[in-house]
Amino acid sequence: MKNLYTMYGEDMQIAKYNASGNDFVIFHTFYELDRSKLAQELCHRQKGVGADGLIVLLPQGEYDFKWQFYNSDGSVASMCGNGTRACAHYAYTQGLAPKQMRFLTGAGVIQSEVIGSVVETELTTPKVLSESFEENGLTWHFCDTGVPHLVTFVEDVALFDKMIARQMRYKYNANVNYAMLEENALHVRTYERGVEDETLACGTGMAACFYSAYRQKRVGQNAKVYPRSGEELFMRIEDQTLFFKGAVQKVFETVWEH
Ligand SMILES: N[C@H](CCC[C@H](N)C(=O)O)C(=O)O
Repeated sequence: MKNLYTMYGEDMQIAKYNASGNDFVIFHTFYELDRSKLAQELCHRQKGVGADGLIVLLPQGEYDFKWQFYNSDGSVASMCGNGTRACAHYAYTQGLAPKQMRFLTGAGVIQSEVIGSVVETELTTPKVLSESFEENGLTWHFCDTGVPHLVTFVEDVALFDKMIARQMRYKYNANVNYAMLEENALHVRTYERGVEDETLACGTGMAACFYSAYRQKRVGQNAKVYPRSGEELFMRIEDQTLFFKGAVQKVFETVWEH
């Protein structure tokens, strides 16, 4: 019988997940430790498993669990939309939580529901962080969908400029998104803080683009969203609450001997 939680010091049973191109290493344990260095080690694309982030699930009294979330550079982030979808599927399939679960993140309580290989997450209440403003010849919208995001709408996401994105990321300490609107659909490219590069998908980034478009009445309450990976995800808003749905994939499980 596998230990429900991996005892500290033993070799760790870890899982690799892909959530629309945003990928994660996930494991569960009793022990809350600073895992910043472990995150860098596990997320390293050549020397480790390779991932955009590390998610560690821990026991939590009131909720199904709580998590630690680290970006691949070892920095801690309060939320990760795609990470909630991946860890909900992991928690359910590992018998750590029911299909409908509530867990504690750095941004507050998150609710997720597992429906086969699809997971829907209710995100934290979005917050506008500043008036829209002009910079680098673009109009920027600044909001928080669990973590801070800058959003600019362009004619074509091919106009995504990594140099400008990186400059805006450091100046505002935020993730940076370029979005293109189609008939009730958004194409999004994201430069992710803590990965320090463009990722193939960013959940809170897609939510920030959808929320910014909704506030400008450029999309309805439901929209399809396509990140750089091209996978199809669904965003909707109800009473100022954002819901984010899409498929996740457990790529493999292994033992990490450390
Ligand atoms: N890089 C983000 C955290 C991960 C967000 C992203 N992977 C998502 O799916 O929301 C930050 O440091 O603010």
